[in-house]
Amino acid sequence: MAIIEVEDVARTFTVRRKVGRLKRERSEVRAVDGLSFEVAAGEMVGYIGPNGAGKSTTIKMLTGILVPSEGRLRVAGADPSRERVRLARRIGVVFGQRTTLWWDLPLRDSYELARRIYRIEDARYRRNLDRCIDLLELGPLLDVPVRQLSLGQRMRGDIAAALLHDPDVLYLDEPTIGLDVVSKNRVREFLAEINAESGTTVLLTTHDLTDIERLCSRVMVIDHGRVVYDGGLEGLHNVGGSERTLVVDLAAPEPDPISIPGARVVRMEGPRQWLAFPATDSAAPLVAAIAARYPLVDLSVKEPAIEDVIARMYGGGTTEGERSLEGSVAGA
Ligand SMILES: Nc1ncnc2c1ncn2[C@@H]1O[C@H](COP(=O)(O)OP(=O)(O)OP(=O)(O)O)[C@@H](O)[C@H]1O
Repeated sequence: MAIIEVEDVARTFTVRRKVGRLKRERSEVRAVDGLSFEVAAGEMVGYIGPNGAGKSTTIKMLTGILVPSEGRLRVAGADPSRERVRLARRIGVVFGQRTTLWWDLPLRDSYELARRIYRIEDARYRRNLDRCIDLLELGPLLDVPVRQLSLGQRMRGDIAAALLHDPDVLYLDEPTIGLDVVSKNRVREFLAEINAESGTTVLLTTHDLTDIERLCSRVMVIDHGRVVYDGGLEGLHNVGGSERTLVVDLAAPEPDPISIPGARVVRMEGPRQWLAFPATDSAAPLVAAIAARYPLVDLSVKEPAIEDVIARMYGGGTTEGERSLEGSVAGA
């Protein structure tokens, strides 16, 4: 059953631009434009796209902070902007760039305030807080004022605050931004556990594709305010026209790039050559063709990096292979 429904939603902003010294011109930005998707209860969906694609605007509309200019939104059966107060009990939000905690208060007091605002009954509050303290290792931080916490500690504190009232839907806007690898992993493990244990629906916006790889079986790519891809991570490779790489170790360095149909050399280093070929093609005929003409020692196939796939989708992105070619064959 769909817990988030977005149907033909558009959101327009009017912006005023200075033209010359005195004149100002009004223009319209369509931040979201004909957006439609559904998220089923319990799903964990990655929501990604380039800067300015409309991700934050979508989340703000789903929380009720922004009213859509056109279209229909439902979250847990409610219209977010019209039933904002009722919906607040059903959703949790974490904006990585801002905190919802009280800057001068210790974490513990921020949580106590959340308990009162949401009128969370004692047993439930205790259970949820204990779970967050345990999984997010918040114990030693509870009495520290929020302004004294590191970014990673503050983020863990924010995530806990968003979950104390047991929301059905959790929106995460860049929850790992600026965190070190250890903190990122801790946050990811926690989110996976919350989703698995409580069935919390999660909509995750991030620029760190490892978040998506680790957490989401479904990813929506948004560009210019519209969904341009909706499916599994593997399927992105087909849409993005991405390439796999065959890494070939020859018995001795060859003076020229290996020449076989269906693949092209993107990098050469001593006896090793890297050949790019369409991710949807099989590597077997290429391996056979190389083995028939060159003395082979070893080979392996490298899957495309998801960053490269996305860069191709957005257009104008160079792949790792292409960058390597610039630095090796072209520079040789
Ligand atoms: N309050 C606003 N007034 C005017 N324009 C806005 C406003 N909010 C967003 N926009 C514009 O709408 C478009 C989408 O912005 P949005 O913040 O939703 O993108 P985003 O995908 O979240 O980008 P980022 O990854 O950079 O955070 C951008 O062109 C942005 O400049």
